[in-house]
Formats: sequence, structure tokens, C-alpha cells
Amino acid sequence: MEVLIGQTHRNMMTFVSSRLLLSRGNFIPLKKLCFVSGEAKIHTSMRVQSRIDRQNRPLTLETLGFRSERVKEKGNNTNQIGPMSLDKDVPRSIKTAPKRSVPVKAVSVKALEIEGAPFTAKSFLELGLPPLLIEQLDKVGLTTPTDVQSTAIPTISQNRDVIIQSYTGSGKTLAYLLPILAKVGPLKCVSIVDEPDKKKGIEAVIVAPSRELGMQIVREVEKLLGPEGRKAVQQLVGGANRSRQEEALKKNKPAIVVGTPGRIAEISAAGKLPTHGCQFLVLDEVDELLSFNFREDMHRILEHVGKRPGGEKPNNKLPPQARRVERQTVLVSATVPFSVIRAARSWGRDPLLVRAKSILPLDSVPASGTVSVSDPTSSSTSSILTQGTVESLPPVLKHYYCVTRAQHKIDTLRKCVHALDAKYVIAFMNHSKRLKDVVFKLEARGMNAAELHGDIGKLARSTVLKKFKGGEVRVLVTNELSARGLDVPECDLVVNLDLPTDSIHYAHRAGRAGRLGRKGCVVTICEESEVFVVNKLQRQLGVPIQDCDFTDGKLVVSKVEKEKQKTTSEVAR
Ligand SMILES: Nc1ncnc2c1ncn2[C@@H]1O[C@H](COP(=O)(O)OP(=O)(O)OP(=O)(O)O)[C@@H](O)[C@H]1O
Repeated sequence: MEVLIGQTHRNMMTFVSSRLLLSRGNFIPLKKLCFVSGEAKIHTSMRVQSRIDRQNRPLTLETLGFRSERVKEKGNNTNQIGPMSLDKDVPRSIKTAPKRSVPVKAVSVKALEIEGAPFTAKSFLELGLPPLLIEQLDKVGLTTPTDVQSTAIPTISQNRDVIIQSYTGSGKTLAYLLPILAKVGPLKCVSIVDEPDKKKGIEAVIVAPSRELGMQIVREVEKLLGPEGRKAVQQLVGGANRSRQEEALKKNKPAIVVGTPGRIAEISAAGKLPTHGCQFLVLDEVDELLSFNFREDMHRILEHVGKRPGGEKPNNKLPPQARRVERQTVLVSATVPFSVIRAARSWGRDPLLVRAKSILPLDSVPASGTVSVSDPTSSSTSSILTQGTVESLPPVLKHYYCVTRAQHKIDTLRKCVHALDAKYVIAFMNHSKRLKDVVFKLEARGMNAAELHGDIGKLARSTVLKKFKGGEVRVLVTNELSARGLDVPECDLVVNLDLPTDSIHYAHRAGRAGRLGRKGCVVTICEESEVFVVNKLQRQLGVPIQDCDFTDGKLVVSKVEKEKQKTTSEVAR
């Protein structure tokens, strides 16, 4: 069961009984929603389901402990950078909800008695962040929160354990960083006074699965802290000099550390990371962090960062959300398989699943099994097994596949880049040994390319990334290393030269393009014998992947595909 969060006036949230499907294209204010009985065929852009809390009261922002302070907006902002300003062709409702190409049957929908919800905040001011932080956001040109930021910031501010799930490039990093910076470090709320005698340790630990992602998060924090405050954050990523990191910890006494599991666990085991009083533990790309490779390090981190829930007894005289004595755990990913739901339940206290337009208490999510999505290749509304990839793809991304022989793949890639006139291309392969060969062949045909993978050393990795971001390299040929978190906002084309292993890997690779509402394409170049895998992927992801070719410098969608799409849209009508 889920809760719909919509735009109304009195900053309150409530729930809808039954599943409600809204028409794609226009965002409908909640108070305008009404009963729909029987079966109605409507395009779905958002699923709304009911949720009743444990005491059988409807879950509202107030039951979450949130009291919104509407703050008057400060005049007109000329430097507004929001999803809307990035891709003017696409209405907000499409950008914030994944496309489903097939009509689904709506069951009866009850009237909504909602008059207010703060989640369509128009500025960061509305989310209760401290003035110093708002000022800093303004300085770096950030004024409008994305939808997932509008839901996650107030929820985390109310000390809730959460899983943040939202599609790639939707701004999840700031969704957890801002409520942390509101309580920790030099930009925190002035009303938070440190106890004078208390020895200050690390107050927030952020874990990421790769060095690149870790450094990207550090840069984001440093950008907000500014030159004076940047010592409040320390990177603890692998591959960097450990003794320098330990010295910096001792000298600067940072409030926040960001790092990879191995290095954090190593320094913690050496007794040089004072995290026992830590307030926040964030696991970014949590489904990856749960993998076997990280098991031991993650175990140490979970045991030693802050107090685990269930230890000390909370003071019942305080209001519910002020009672918290243990660490707050925030899990983040675009893809949330059931292993993450199970982990959140065992590591957190009454965790919530926070999405761009909904908040879902985890105790209402089934322990295992199916997540219902519409199947784009059939006209039925069958429930299919997904691997947590529902709503993981940016809605504006277009997906294609092109069939070719193995020996023609690189030539097809070159044609694809020209046909789409793509400027920032990331091409994924499964084996790093073959990357060099692809780069060589592309360069031989006059296309600037470079390889990026774990074996080239950290300095070379940084240089290649810098060149790619600077436009010097047009095609970045890489492996799974770059699939998660890599943020190159200009990336307009992702190519799968090898098929990803599953829909989760497809989603993360694809999400390097079409970031924050920008246009982008994903092209999977495969052999005839692999087409069934592409079909399976599109079923699991709930997006159409169209058969295409590159002829006379243009992308041509196959006739059969066009017919299929036509039939689909007729059924939808
Ligand atoms: N409110 C905002 N206004 C403008 N730009 C933003 C805003 N929030 C985030 N961004 C920018 O959007 C881009 C994508 O953000 P981010 O990397 O946090 O996405 P993500 O959801 O974590 O993606 P992924 O799942 O791929 O890691 C970044 O360049 C970030 O600086």
C-alpha cells in the first residue's frame, strides 16, 4: 500500500483506498480526485494505494511527526535550476513518473479527503532546512527540490529510518545529504547546541560501493560546505593514502566521513574512527553494498557505527520522534530488491520506503515475491516478478535495441553515435580485457574514445573521467564500475555492447543518461540469439525497448515495432 503525495494547500498528507491510476501527462491535484468505480482503462503514471498505520489511523505527515512551516518564497528566482528548466518539452508529471506503455485496469478508487501536502515544494525553503544551508544552496544555484528531495528531506528530518528509492539521476544524494547537514556540521540549525563536555566524534557515516561514487559524494558535500567548512567532511575511500586519511581524521575532527566499505572498516578496526556516538549511517547504492564482496566490512560498519536500534530504552515522556537514542539508518538506491527491504527491517526502527511521490511503511511490503507492474508487451495487467527495478528508470529515457553480428558491433556503435548525434556516450561491456580493443577500433575510425575500468589505476581513472566530462573524449568504453552513481549530467547516450546480466544492471547502466529530466537514449546492440533477453528485460523493467536500425545516418524503428506500438496505444485508448 502506498500513499500519494500531491499538491494541495494545507500541508497534510493522507491516503487513498484502493489502487488509483492517474492519467499520464497532467498532474492532478489530490483534491480533484474522485471515485472511479468499476474498471477504467487509464494510462498509469503513478500508483496510489492505501495505507493505514498500526493503530489503524491513516498515516499522515502529522503521524510521522512532521509539522510543515510554509515559508514565504523569496521573490522571483532567476537562477532556478529544477527539473522543469532542464527539459522544457516534458511535463513534470511525465518526468517524475515512469512511463508505462500499456493501459492497466483501475479498480475502484475512493474519494480523497486531502487538502494539503508539502511534498510538491517549490523551494528548499519550504522543507524546513536551516537558513545557513538555504543560503549555501542558493550560492551554488540550487533553489528547487526534486520530488524525491521533497519527500525524503522532511521524513529524514523527523528522525525516521528510510529507504530512498527513486529513479537514477533524480537527486537522491541531496535527498539524504541536506537533512544530515541540517543537523550536523557548520551549516546545521543554530538551535542545535552541542553539549560542552561531550567528546565529539563522527556524526555521520556515508558508505558507497566505489571510490568514484564516494569521491563524487564528497565533492557534493564540499560544494555545500564551501571553502571554510570543507574540513567538516573527510573522504575514506580505498586506493588513497590511508595514513593521510588517519592524520586528517585526527587533525580536522570531521563531522562527516564518506568512504568505501573496506577503508572505513579498516580504519575503524584500527580504532581510529570514533563512530560510537554517530547519528547517521547512510548506505548509498545499498543493494550493491549487500553483495557478498562487502559482507565482512559491512558487518563491522553496522556493528560499530552509532547505537543499533533496540539497545537503550527511549524516554517515553518525549514526543515520538524526539525519543530516538540510536543511529538513524538511511538506505538509498534506484533499485530495491527484497534483500534491501529485509535489511532495512532488521537494521532500522519502523522504516519507511520513501519514493518521489509516496511514502510506504515497510511493514506493508510483502516479505518476498512479486511487485506488480504492467507488461508492455501484452495487454493484460499481469503481475510479474521484478527484481526491484520498478520505477528505477528516468521516465524521459528512450530505449532501443539493434540486432547485428558480433563482428559488426563496433561499427554499429559508431553508426549509432552519429545517427543520434550523441556527444557524451558511455558504452558498457562485461569484460575489461576487451575494452582496449573497442577503443582502438573507434579511434581508428576517427572517434575519440577512452577506456575506464578498475585495472587502469586511480590516477588514470581520474584523468579519463575528467577528459570525458570536459568533452575531450566522446565515447567512454567501460565496465560495471561506471554503472552506479556516475554523474555526468550531459551524458545523452548509453550503449550496451554486451548485455547486462539482469534488469538491475540494465537500470543502473541506463541511468547514466537522461539525468534530472534531460533527454537521453539507451541502445542495446545484440545478436539475434540474444533478443529474448531484451524482451525479458523490457517486461521486468516495464518500459518498451524498440527494435531499431541505423540507416543513412538515421535511427529507424522497425516496421514490426511500429505496428506493435500502434496496437499498444490503440488498446490504451
Ligand atoms: N534540486 C536540484 N536542482 C538542480 N540539480 C540537482 C538537484 N538535486 C540534484 N541535482 C543534480 O542532479 C544530478 C543527479 O543527482 P544525483 O546524482 O543525486 O542522482 P541520483 O538519484 O543519486 O542518481 P543515481 O541513482 O544514478 O546515483 C547531479 O548532478 C546533482 O547535482
